[in-house]
Amino acid sequence: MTTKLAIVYYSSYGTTHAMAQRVAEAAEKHGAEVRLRHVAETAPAEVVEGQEAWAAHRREVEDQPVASPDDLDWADAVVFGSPTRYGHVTSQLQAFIDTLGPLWSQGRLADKVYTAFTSSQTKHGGQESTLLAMHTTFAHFGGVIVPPGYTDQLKFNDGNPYGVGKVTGQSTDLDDDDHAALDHLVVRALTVAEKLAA
Ligand SMILES: Cc1cc2nc3c(=O)[nH]c(=O)nc-3n(C[C@H](O)[C@H](O)[C@H](O)COP(=O)(O)O)c2cc1C
Repeated sequence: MTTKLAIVYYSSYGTTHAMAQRVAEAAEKHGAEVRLRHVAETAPAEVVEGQEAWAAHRREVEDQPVASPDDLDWADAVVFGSPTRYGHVTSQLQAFIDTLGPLWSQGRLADKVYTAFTSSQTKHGGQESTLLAMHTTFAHFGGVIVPPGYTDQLKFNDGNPYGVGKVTGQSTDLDDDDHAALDHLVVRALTVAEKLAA
């Protein structure tokens, strides 16, 4: 059976978008059927247009599919991605999560595999609290939360057992450690989903 994976993410400036794309590539390489979906922008247009990098990213994704609750209903495994905002999940991803009440009330978000990634500018800027906030949501879904832990030696490079976190600093480009951690995150989630389905 082919595992169905939904990657649902938000990105203002493109870092989390690049992470989501890498997760999608790794999942497809592993053999999964993938839906890569960004959530709708909720910030006022004048705020977005006021920052060229933000506006440029909106133009980049405007033709790409927007997440809907059906994407989670469809999926066997789900990856959420959100930049860290004041140590927390973005309001854009949270707004999408808040549309999931009907599925939640029918128990249709339960028994799927869930995992998460984030990006922040600084090393101690709240990646863990952002990832754990997403885990809290997964718990409410009745999801099977699959953190990476230190289940591979490569996790000692990125040092984040809760998910994957990119520290951008001055460079938003993903490096080899980021790629390795993202590949490991999604392959592990898919492997657990395959075991659950067996
Ligand atoms: C409103 C706002 C709040 C932010 N809060 C944090 C924060 O708490 N800690 C941190 O390290 N970076 C913070 N950042 C920086 C972003 O997390 C960082 O630039 C992230 O990589 C952006 O992801 P994106 O390129 O996908 O939009 C914040 C940025 C904005 C615009």
